[in-house]
Amino acid sequence: MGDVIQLEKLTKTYGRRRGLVDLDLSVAEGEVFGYLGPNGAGKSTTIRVLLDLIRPTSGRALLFGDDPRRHAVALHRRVGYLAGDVVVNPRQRVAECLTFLAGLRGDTPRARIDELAGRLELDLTARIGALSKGNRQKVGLVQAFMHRPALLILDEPTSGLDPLAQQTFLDLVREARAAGQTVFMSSHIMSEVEAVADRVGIIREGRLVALDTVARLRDRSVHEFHVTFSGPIDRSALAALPQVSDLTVDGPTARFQLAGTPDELIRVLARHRVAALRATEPDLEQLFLTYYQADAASKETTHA
Ligand SMILES: Nc1ncnc2c1ncn2[C@@H]1O[C@H](COP(=O)(O)OP(=O)(O)OP(=O)(O)O)[C@@H](O)[C@H]1O
Repeated sequence: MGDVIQLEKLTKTYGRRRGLVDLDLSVAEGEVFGYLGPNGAGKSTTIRVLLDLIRPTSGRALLFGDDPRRHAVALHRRVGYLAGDVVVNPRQRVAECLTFLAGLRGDTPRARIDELAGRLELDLTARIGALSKGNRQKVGLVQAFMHRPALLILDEPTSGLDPLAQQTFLDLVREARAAGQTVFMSSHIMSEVEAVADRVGIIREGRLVALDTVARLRDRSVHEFHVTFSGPIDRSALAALPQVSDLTVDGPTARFQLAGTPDELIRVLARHRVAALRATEPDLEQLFLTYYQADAASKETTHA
């Protein structure tokens, strides 16, 4: 399977402001890719270059192996795009707006619009201008998904959605993947990306700082352990393990963080009687906060 998205040394500057720096990234056909980063990291800039809404300063972006500037009309039929800020005519009714957009795309039966609106609990008879932010976002989602495009590019897709609609959105992404569609979604919320993405890229200050599968990121992140011993605790043996940090002992229970594999820990524990052991799922949110905090720290240094 080929790459649906290819970014090669993509750089975008806004005057003296840095948007993106030397970004290399590819997304394979059929993949769900989560593009994470804090506000201002460069997520929307990447998406706007992909859709040829802005031009790169240097480097290039390819969609389906082609320059997005060429064959733009044909390309846009194969792409479903949800913008960060959904811009639609406020005087239109929802159904009118969606059937108009469906007409531009071709190949979208009215039943598909009804199905998506029903699942997202979107009132097709409402005037767009009277919709709440969350309901406007649903209009954006329906128009992105309705023609079953080969590639979905979604900028902060769950922004403003209630938890139920967020779940419906995740179901739509899973269905898209099952149908072989490719999904590129930006977010600053790890948990929603973790629920559906195959791979995740983290962008910070216009640079890609992490790129891996969700499974491997989870392996690399820290586990929290609670071990309750039947006999005395061998604190020094635990503290000596290079993978163990933040060790605290409270009565018969030792609490600590474990980075990497538990192999050496298990060897140490096997020398003692262990009454209970609990390891909590690695918290990817924490991993991301580490990157975000690095972002804040570097900003403080720059401003100092
Ligand atoms: N039109 C513009 N003119 C000047 N600077 C811009 C412009 N658009 C974006 N930037 C700057 O480029 C950087 C990246 O912005 P971008 O909107 O791509 O980030 P983002 O990751 O999408 O953030 P958010 O989650 O806040 O939308 C920011 O520093 C932003 O201020």
